[in-house]
Amino acid sequence: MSSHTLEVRPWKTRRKGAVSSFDPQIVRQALLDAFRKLDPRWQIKNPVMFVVEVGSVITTIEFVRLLLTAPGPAFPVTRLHNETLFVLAVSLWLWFTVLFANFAEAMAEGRGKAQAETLRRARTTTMAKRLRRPERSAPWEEVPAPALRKGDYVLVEAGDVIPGDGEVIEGVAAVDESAITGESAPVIRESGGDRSAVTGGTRVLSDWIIVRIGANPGETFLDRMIALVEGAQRQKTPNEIALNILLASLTIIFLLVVVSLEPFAIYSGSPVSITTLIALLVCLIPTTIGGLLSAIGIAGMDRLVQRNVLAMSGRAVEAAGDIDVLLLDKTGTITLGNRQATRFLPLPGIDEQALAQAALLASLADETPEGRSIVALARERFAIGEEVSLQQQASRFVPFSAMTRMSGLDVLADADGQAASARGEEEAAPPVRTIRKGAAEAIIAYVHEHGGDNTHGELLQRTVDEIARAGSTPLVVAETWRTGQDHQEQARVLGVIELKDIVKGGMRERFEQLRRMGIRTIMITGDNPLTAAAIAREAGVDDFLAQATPETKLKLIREQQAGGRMVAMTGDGTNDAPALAQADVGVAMNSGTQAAKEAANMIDLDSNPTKLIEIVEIGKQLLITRGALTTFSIANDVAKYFAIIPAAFSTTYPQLNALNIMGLATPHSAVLSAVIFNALIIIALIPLALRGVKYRPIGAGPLLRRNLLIYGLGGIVAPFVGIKLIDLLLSLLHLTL
Ligand SMILES: Nc1ncnc2c1ncn2[C@@H]1O[C@H](COP(=O)(O)OP(=O)(O)OP(=O)(O)O)[C@@H](O)[C@H]1O
Ligand SMILES: [K+]
Ligand SMILES: [Mg+2]
Repeated sequence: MSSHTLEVRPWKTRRKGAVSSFDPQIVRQALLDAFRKLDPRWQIKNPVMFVVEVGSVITTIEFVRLLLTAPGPAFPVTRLHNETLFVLAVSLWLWFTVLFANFAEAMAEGRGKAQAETLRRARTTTMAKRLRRPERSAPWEEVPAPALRKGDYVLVEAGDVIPGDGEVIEGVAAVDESAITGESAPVIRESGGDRSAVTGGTRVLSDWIIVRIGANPGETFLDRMIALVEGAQRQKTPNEIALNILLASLTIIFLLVVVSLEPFAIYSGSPVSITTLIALLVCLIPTTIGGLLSAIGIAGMDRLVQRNVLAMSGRAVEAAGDIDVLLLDKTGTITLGNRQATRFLPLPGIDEQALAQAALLASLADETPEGRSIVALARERFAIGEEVSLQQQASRFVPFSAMTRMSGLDVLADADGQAASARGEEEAAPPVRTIRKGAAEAIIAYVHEHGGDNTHGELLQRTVDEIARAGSTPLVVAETWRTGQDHQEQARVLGVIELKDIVKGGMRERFEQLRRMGIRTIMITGDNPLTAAAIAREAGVDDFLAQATPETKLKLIREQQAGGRMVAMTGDGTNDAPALAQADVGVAMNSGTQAAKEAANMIDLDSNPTKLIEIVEIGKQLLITRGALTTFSIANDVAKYFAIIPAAFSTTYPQLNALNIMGLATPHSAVLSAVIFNALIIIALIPLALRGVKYRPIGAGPLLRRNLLIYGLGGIVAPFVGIKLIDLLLSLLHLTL
């Protein structure tokens, strides 16, 4: 079965059927949520906005007090005392400030909540065919999917919905994963290899598979995805916590400053009203970034979801913004991962059919794509029928492992069927014949160990190198047997199998793009150096590491990290899992094994290794946006200082009037204009917080200068203009208080 056309996809950047952030439905819901989030138990998590809310409450109480103690009839409003109206206006705008910040956060959460709804619908309760034994022929009973537990075996046939997450242990099938990925093209899921993971809620389109359930109800991928897009599991990242501490400290400092101003004012005989003091405090504390910080983080996660990447933590998203090195697994990540046997190349004196037959025997129980393709090729080329099967011989399959780089078969009994185990011996007798296939070095070493010599060593090496140089993987086949009275062990190499793989399209351009972003790409593979070099050249990576074991992959990452570099790793195999866990950003292909997906902190639903470009861009965008808005927020204070201080203390210290460079109408109007600007700027910046500041690959230095110029200078200038305009508008409307 060829899955080539199914697995490669163009560099799709947006999730199909995605909802826009500014969908009227989302806006309506966010407005409601903004009020719901006024709950102080919620606000306390954000110290800056909590202070504003406390200010809103105090000014509201102050307004009511003035209303009750005011001389004469309180209504109509036009007759209200100037001071009362001023307090009402400030109080209202302080409430708006809190509501606007809540609205920003609710908007950021909105799209995820809408998506979670769609996903919930995908989680319909299906019926499962639970097998008694993990065999196709075993009897099965129908049970509801939620009744399945980890370790159960289910049969899923064409047309069935896969009832839970798990691993294919037998069979190959085309699966429609659109319920999860939004992508309608089917994907191949098969046992043994690195494409064995299936997700509950997806549908089998053809053939059948047996799945070992790997997650209990409530802990499935879909459950995790729903919690994730809903933001239910969102934890503050260390960076966010640090920034929050900074903002809280600034808040406390300004609180102390504002409070300590009052005794002086009282001393000089003209105390400043509590409302003005609160307005002053709110304007000086960093409400802009305080109000938008959490929205920026949520929006970053959401942007990843829109690109079909699930980040398990906000920390991983931030780390992605700082990546220096990207390690990629070769097979299945850079290549299509469907290594297919194409040729049998016997050594002199060996019949090609004998080689094919040995390779077939060594692969009958090998559930990897490589193993299956060898069986298929041998049967096809030499019309070897079902008569050659493992049932005829007492034998033991030796599965492939990344450590040994071999797989094969031990034949335990002679033709007369006198199996060692059948004789009831405790210690198993040595096998009468063994067949091994695997990496050249591993097999040559195996032959030596078992008393064979490398008769055609030179020719073998040439054949192996030739295959490798073309970017294919050579698998050497060898056998051992026993002869004579003393059962002397003999061993010899039979020949070579060529396994072909194809580099995914468009790789070179994408790696070039990563290079421009300052990221080095290194391919790591268990394959031999020649194959690795050929594929590395073709794909255009900067460097490669060949003959890697899970340990050396891990070691490479640790070395890079020790050198102060941030490392990202993409992979799909069980042997990639330790490395995925160690990397700062570990991206598992959704098509990959359960182990890889559990170890990684991101999963790419499109299984596209160069998705890291988007991931890095989103990470950088998140960091830049947060930096830019923090700069803007703090720069704002300068202008507010000039607007409020002279106005607030003009009666206390008439000399301060020299500072009234903005020429604002009245002290009340100055204070109110500053409060209004302070609230409106949050609303104005919501689109930027949600969309993010655009990232340009121009290097860290120029980028910082550019952003300081825009957001630093802009942050100083904008409030001067804004506050003056609001003040003019208030005068025009005769609202001068
Ligand atoms: N089914 C198999 N039976 C025997 N040998 C195998 C089998 N599959 C792979 N090998 C050999 O083991 C080597 C390492 O395996 P593999 O390529 O899967 O490692 P890896 O670390 O996952 O690298 P990659 O990045 O290529 O996935 C291969 O180059 C090949 O020589
Ligand atoms: K402020
Ligand atoms: Mg692999």
